[in-house]
Amino acid sequence: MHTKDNCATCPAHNKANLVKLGINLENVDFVITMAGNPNTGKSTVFNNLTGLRQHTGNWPGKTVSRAEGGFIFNDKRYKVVDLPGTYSLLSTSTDEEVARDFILFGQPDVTVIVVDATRLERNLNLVLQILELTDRAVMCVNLMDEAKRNNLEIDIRTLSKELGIPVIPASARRKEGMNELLQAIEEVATGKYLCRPPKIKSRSKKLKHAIETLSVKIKESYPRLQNVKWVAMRLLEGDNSIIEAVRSGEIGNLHEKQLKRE
Ligand SMILES: Nc1nc2c(ncn2[C@@H]2O[C@H](COP(=O)(O)OP(=O)(O)OP(=O)(O)O)[C@@H](O)[C@H]2O)c(=O)[nH]1
Ligand SMILES: [Mg+2]
Repeated sequence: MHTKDNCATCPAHNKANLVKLGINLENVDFVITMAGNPNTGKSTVFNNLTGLRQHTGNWPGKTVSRAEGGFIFNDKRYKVVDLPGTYSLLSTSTDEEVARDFILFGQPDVTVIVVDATRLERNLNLVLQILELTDRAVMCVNLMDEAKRNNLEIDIRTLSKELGIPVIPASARRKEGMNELLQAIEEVATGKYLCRPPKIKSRSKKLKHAIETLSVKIKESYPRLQNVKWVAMRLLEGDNSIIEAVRSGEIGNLHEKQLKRE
């Protein structure tokens, strides 16, 4: 027999707390985004949460521009932004730039990083790049069914401890793990879970000084720009797309463009 308390924590009860809103994006409380390498199941998760039908299929590069949808979970309204897959924030193909720009300048409340459980090591490169930028992220280890089929064991607890963020195993195609993912998103969005991702500490004094000096100058020209240190690093490395964006002033527009919240 179930007591009332048991009932409130069982998955069947919690499922009822998700209301898929499709393209209804009015008065949102939080903006979240689906980021990750190509073909990891981002759009499948997006569809599960919003009830929309973004194109999915078993080859990389299907999502080529931003898609937006909404849902309500535990009475809070969320906007979800589905992004094209990207291997790195340093990539420069057009669809990868769409992803990079939103992750960097869109100020999502939570970045959900969807990774492929069978290609975890390769996927962690982007995860660590994103964690250099934001303290509010959740990692969804998707395709767990495939991992199990291949007898891969994934130590979810240790991953979560080392990355300092919630890590949720899922099989999005079977709609498994979605409720746990929603709970984790809610905890990070509301500040109940404080993420503590590791930061690179090995930069030399000289490099730190150069980044600081350049950051001050960038901030003078673009006071509202986010992730100024990341931009400064790219300028120092000679990243052509960022140099051009700063030179032309496009970097300011990039930021404004991402911030439009319906
Ligand atoms: N076996 C298995 N397949 C999955 C799972 N989740 C998604 N897929 C499949 O993986 C393929 C890629 O899924 P998508 O949702 O299109 O992936 P994506 O990350 O949006 O891909 P891009 O937009 O191209 O970057 C599709 O064939 C999905 O049906 C899962 O949990 N298990
Ligand atoms: Mg997609």
